[in-house]
Amino acid sequence: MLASTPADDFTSADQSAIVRVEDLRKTYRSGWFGSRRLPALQGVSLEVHAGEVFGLLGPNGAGKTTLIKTLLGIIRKSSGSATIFGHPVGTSRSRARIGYLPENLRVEKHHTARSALHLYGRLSRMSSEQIRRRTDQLLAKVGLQGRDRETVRRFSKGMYQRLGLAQALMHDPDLLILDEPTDGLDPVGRSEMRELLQQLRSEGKTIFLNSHILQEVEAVCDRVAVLAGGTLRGLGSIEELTAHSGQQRFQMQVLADPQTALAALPADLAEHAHAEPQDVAAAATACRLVVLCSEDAQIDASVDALRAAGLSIRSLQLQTLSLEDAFFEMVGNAAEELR
Ligand SMILES: Nc1ncnc2c1ncn2[C@@H]1O[C@H](COP(=O)(O)OP(=O)(O)OP(=O)(O)O)[C@@H](O)[C@H]1O
Repeated sequence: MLASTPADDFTSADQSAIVRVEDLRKTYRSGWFGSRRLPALQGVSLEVHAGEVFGLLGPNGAGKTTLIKTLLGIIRKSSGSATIFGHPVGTSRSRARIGYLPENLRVEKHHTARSALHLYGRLSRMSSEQIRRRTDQLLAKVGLQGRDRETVRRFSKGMYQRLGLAQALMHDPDLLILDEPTDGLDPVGRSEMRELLQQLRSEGKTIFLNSHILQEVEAVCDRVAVLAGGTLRGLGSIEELTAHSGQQRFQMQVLADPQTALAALPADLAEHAHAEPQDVAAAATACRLVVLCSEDAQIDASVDALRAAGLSIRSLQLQTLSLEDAFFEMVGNAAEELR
């Protein structure tokens, strides 16, 4: 369970806000005498509540790493406020309760899982006895028991990431900040990591997850912040984000190649549509055409336009908006840079 928190440990009225960010701004300076300014965060405000898995989503250059590094106290904000457990970021009291798994954790190849955890325990000023007990617990938790005396050079990427999670948990932090924890993992590795995150959530840990894998965020996060160009474009549960725009999505099978089908749509709808080739029986050319719209009349308009262009529609289905649809709506052109 989450360690009980003394009431006076929070500076704010909302006891459940573990991370609080208000109007946070960060401008990088470069060039001669810092003459070039790059605003990476432009007034971001959000809260992460106790026990939730909070996802941070955004295309490349959105400001995600800048936000995480600010929370960890690695870089200094330009203005605004950011606190963790009520303590300003960068202070030893805020850092003490964070476990961090960086995007590219590097463990020296000669280490075993056990010796690496020993080192991280030492860095957290734990006693040898505490380290031994905690190491045994964590190796079991992340499924590395029995492999703890092998050097990490023999580890798969999945084992390596699970070791990374164990090091983040070494000092039993209340808040975990995980930067792309499943990057480079195969489907099995991803699913193992997802199960571990769910287990940690059930133990009461608060998890701040930076991931560019939309499906993963959709599967594990209670709430999500969508960042693009240093500003927050959306914040809420998956249901809230997918419902926020009042958008719906419909899918058609059209007997035409993707370009022809897209070109036949009314211009305003083609902007929010995509198409991909589809195999159909017989020699016909077909595609799956997906269109986002905000009112039923637009479905009629699409059907009319496709028919007027002489194209046959084989099927039409209304679908629930996915996080991916909502994401692309929120970040607009910035999404083109999404990895
Ligand atoms: N040290 C720095 N000096 C100058 N500009 C920087 C620095 N670090 C980041 N930036 C710029 O700030 C903006 C935000 O970068 P940031 O790394 O926070 O984005 P990100 O969302 O993490 O992107 P990615 O998904 O590619 O890692 C980018 O335009 C980036 O080029």
